[in-house]
Amino acid sequence: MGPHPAVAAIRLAVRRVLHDVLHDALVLSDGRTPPPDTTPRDHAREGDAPGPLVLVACSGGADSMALASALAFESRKLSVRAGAVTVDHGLQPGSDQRAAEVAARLTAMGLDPVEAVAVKVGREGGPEAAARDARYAALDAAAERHGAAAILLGHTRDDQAETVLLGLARGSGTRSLSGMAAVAGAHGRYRRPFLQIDRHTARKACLVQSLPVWDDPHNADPAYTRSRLRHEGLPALEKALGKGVVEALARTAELSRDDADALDAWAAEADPSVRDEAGELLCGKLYALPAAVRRRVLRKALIHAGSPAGSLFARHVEEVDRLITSWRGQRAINLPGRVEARRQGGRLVIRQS
Ligand SMILES: Nc1ncnc2c1ncn2[C@@H]1O[C@H](COP(=O)(O)OP(=O)(O)OP(=O)(O)O)[C@@H](O)[C@H]1O
Repeated sequence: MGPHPAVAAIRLAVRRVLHDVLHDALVLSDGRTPPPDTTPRDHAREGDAPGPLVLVACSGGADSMALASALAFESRKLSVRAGAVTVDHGLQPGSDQRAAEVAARLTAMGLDPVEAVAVKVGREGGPEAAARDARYAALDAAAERHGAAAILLGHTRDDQAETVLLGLARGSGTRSLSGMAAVAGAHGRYRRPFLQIDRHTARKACLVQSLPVWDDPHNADPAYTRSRLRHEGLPALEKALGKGVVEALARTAELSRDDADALDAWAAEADPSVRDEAGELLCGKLYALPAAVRRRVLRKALIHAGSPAGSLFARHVEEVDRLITSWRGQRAINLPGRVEARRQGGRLVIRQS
């Protein structure tokens, strides 16, 4: 008898990502592109190297425990080493002990190395954002320490749907609506194998494999927007629009990502043609671009001048856009990072003070 369908689904999702990691590692290591029909088993035969290390970022919650179990299983069949990192944010009493327990479970699964890393969470941007920043810094550092080729994250299709809804509620453009990428970070280090797996499947996989899971109390705390969305917003939407809404939102993310990528490429190509010899932006040429492309050129110019990407919102870019499109309006505006955009003659001059 084969594995339970939920277990089969999570293993398949992880196997696909491990194949990608192996493929990328082979291309990176010798600059050759393997023939398209090369299988990871062929990779294993190519030499005696132990294979790339893949780490799973595991909170001890159902999604990342399911992910860890699938990584442990699949890595045994491929030439991949598998380890894990669990981060203790130190936000609840006894969190260090819980991190140690999670680490022990991961070790028992056969993962090696397994690290429990304690981080200091600052206050900047709110507790959720601060914990996330500290977590990614710790995961990056662990990957460097161990020379890991990839770090797997347990974000599911439900997380993706929530991210799209949060973007919609903010009035975001296609880039934000594209949600979380399956491959992200420097050199594509972060991978999200579960973006097509729903939360219910991950939980079921833990249940049938008797994996103990820890439910983060924050996930149920109505003080957090995401938690309200998860427990009230999405169920209400499913009731009104049908069960397929999560899948549909995840699909919106994929389609939006393709659109956003195409627009980014268009903007990169248009950029040199809207500048004079000194590199200043020309209002007339910018005006002739489609608005979505123009706003991308402007956003990139603002970041280049010193506006931090994380503080630069759609409304800032729209204000700069109005300097070009409404000739009788304001001539200059101040932006995050002490950057000023000023319409001067037919040029848009962007400088940091
Ligand atoms: N403390 C942590 N240590 C290591 N990785 C973490 C930690 N918290 C989150 N992650 C990683 O980030 C992913 C997303 O976490 P998040 O808390 O947003 O979602 P979640 O649905 O609660 O996931 P999970 O059920 O795995 O906790 C997790 O699946 C895991 O891969």
